[in-house]
Amino acid sequence: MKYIKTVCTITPDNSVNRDLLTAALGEIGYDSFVSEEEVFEAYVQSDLFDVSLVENGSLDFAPLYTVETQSEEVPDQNWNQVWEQESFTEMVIADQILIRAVGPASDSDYPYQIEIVPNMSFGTGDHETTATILEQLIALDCADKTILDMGCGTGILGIMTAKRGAKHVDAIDIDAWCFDSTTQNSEINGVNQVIRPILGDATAIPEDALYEVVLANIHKNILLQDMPKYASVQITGGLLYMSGFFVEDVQDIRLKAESLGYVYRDTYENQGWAVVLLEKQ
Ligand SMILES: C[S@@+](CC[C@H](N)C(=O)[O-])C[C@H]1O[C@@H](n2cnc3c(N)ncnc32)[C@H](O)[C@@H]1O
Repeated sequence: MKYIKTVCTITPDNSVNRDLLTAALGEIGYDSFVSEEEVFEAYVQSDLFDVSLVENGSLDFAPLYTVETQSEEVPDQNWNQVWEQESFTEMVIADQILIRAVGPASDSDYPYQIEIVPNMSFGTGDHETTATILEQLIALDCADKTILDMGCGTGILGIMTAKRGAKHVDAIDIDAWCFDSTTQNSEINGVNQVIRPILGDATAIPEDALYEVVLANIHKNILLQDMPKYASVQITGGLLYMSGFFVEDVQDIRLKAESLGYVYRDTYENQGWAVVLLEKQ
């Protein structure tokens, strides 16, 4: 599958505007981002790319910022190399989880180590949403639990629950790269007996499934649309963690969840991004 790289010049360029632009690009199919120093690049599968949605000020967000773009097709292999070699080495979450690119083990005694080959997939832990959910998983009782990781990306969240003792994880993503990435990462981390990667959207959730924990780090519109499906496969007392939206979107997410029989438990904030925790009644 071919990808389009869109290089964005944001004026003014700051982290808030980059986050807003990331969310806007996510709405139109972009699934991977490189945000470093002077660089902001976004990647979309070429069959989802619509030039009219990115050029001639289409991405401007008045009065906050304007965006100039340059888009080009990128061969898969080159893009993988860029991602794996230049963008990701290792990072630590809450002094407990070391996430690192595959290679020689570093000399560390963190309780959890996760090796990740990103393979054009989101989920190395460096995004606030991933990091915040991982922090919550450190203390979550996963032992013998059945878990759904919706929008699994690299599989990182499901892998963490498996390392915390989960019995079974369905890891679902709409993107074939993520399916492959989750398959590969599950094997590398020795949890492929626990994790079942599934390609698809919420309609791919197995009909007879029942989950104690659902993790869904996607984005607001998908969550609002698919939450009824999550509710239908979640046991009473089960927990639903959702992210991929901003703090100002929490109320909309909460109201929808409450209408489906969830009770609001908490919101965890990180740089304007939110993770909401709900419990099924
Ligand atoms: C923000 S990333 C999250 C990745 C990983 N779970 C993490 O927390 O880092 C969102 C993922 O959701 C996937 N996705 C987007 N729309 C989806 C849908 N309707 N159903 C399932 N997955 C979807 C994307 O391909 C992407 O891998």
